[in-house]
Amino acid sequence: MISPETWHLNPSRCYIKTEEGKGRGVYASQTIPAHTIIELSPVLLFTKPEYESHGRYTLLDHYAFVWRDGRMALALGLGSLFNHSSSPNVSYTIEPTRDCIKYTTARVIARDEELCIFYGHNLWFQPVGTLQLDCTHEETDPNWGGLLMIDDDKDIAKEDVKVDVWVDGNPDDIVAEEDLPFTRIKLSLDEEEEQLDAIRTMQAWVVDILDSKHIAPMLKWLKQSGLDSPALAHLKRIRRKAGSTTLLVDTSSTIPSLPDRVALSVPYQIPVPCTSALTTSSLELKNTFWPTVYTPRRKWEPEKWTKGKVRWAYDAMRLVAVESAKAAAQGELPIVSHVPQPYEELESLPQSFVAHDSRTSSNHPLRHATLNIIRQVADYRASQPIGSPSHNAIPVPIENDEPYFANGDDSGTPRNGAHYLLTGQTLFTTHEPCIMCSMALLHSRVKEVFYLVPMPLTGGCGGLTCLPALKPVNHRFNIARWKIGEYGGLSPIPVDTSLDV
Ligand SMILES: C[S@@+](CC[C@H](N)C(=O)[O-])C[C@H]1O[C@@H](n2cnc3c(N)ncnc32)[C@H](O)[C@@H]1O
Repeated sequence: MISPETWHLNPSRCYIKTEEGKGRGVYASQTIPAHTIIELSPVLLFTKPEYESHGRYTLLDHYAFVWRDGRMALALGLGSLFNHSSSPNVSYTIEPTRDCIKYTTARVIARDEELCIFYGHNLWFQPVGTLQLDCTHEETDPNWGGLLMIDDDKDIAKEDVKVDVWVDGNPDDIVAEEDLPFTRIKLSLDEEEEQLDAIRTMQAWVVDILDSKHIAPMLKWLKQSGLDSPALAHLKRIRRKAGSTTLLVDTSSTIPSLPDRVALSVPYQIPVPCTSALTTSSLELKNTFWPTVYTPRRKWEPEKWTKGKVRWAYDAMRLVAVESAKAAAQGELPIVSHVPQPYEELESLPQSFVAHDSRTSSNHPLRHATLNIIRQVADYRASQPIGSPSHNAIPVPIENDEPYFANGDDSGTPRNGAHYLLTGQTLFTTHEPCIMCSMALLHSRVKEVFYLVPMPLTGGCGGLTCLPALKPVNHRFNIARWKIGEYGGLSPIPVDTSLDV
């Protein structure tokens, strides 16, 4: 019920109400669908000198917008009464030809819900309901404002974007680095392999085999006990040195239990390299820790991308943008992650996955889109027939030809290969994954991550830190930032960033 002081002031039947701590605000008197234009506010424009010498010293300064050409604009109608929210339900764009500002709902609005816009991050007041200095919250990231800005309307308008470089022609043609619609984030890892003190190591359990006739049975035991894991595939299992033979067992934190009736020393821990050797010189250095596998292809050398693969990635990124708008319309944060079926080796993931961020609807702080998608893939893999390429348990053949699954327990129940969920897969996401999600991606063994919006305050893929570039981690993944606009082929951010409220 609308009280006498809450008038309907515009065709969308929005009304003004006063709330303690915020003053007047704009409210919906009825349900409003997503993407509805609720207000077209004409503006009063002040020249820069006029504003600098007068306006900025008055109350006007709490209301004026920076216009395209540097003039200051005061929105008339309801335009000056929208309050601020860090998760706004209204977006706005400048209409320079009509000297007005257009306000549009970003999602479905409930009756009597307040309509809020996003003012920016440098607020001059303490927003109602927020804690002072809440700098750790993800929403304080300066690019959070980009959340509502991913638009799918114009994204493949060819005349606006230079996508023809990879849209047309032979899908096997290589695309030049400068024509790729993304920028790769360099992990700068090659150099660290070349100096002894830069070699990344981890603690591993080893045991001396005291009788050489026990070498073959011990290797077999290793397989059967599931310790022959891909995580140690870059290391040789046996080291022969000064007449003694040593077996690499595992990297667990607890002392491994070894078979009885085999002549072995007590297990002990030593540092072993985290990755294979990329050059002969690093091989020599790494071998001083433990015999290491030589993989002469420089792992971090950028992979060549074909036109076909760029189109595949473009389709994936476009889906992310479209889903982001859908998520916003449903009232979620517009953060979306997507793992498509891979461009090659289709059998490694027979279907694609999309996950929205669901922190809002679930009222659960950990339901980030990336964690949600990893979980989706995990559930899918666990539901697949054991032994199929889409199940992640690692089959190891044993004597009676029944596969044994390297599941780390001996219960006989094969377990989902929790650490290998995204091996060889590519993740596309709206926002640079936070540190928590980046670590989950690292555990999942993802191959590469593409994101649209960098998150300098919270990102774990180059924003605040770059997890796959940290020394102690035992998996690397490639990271690339999709170019929004021109080359990326995805539409530019539609909310006008010159509206520096
Ligand atoms: C453009 S005006 C919005 C209309 C204003 N509430 C009024 O009564 O005129 C901006 C001012 O509204 C207040 N405001 C806007 N959003 C707010 C929020 N989330 N919490 C507290 N105050 C807010 C601040 O005082 C700010 O200077």
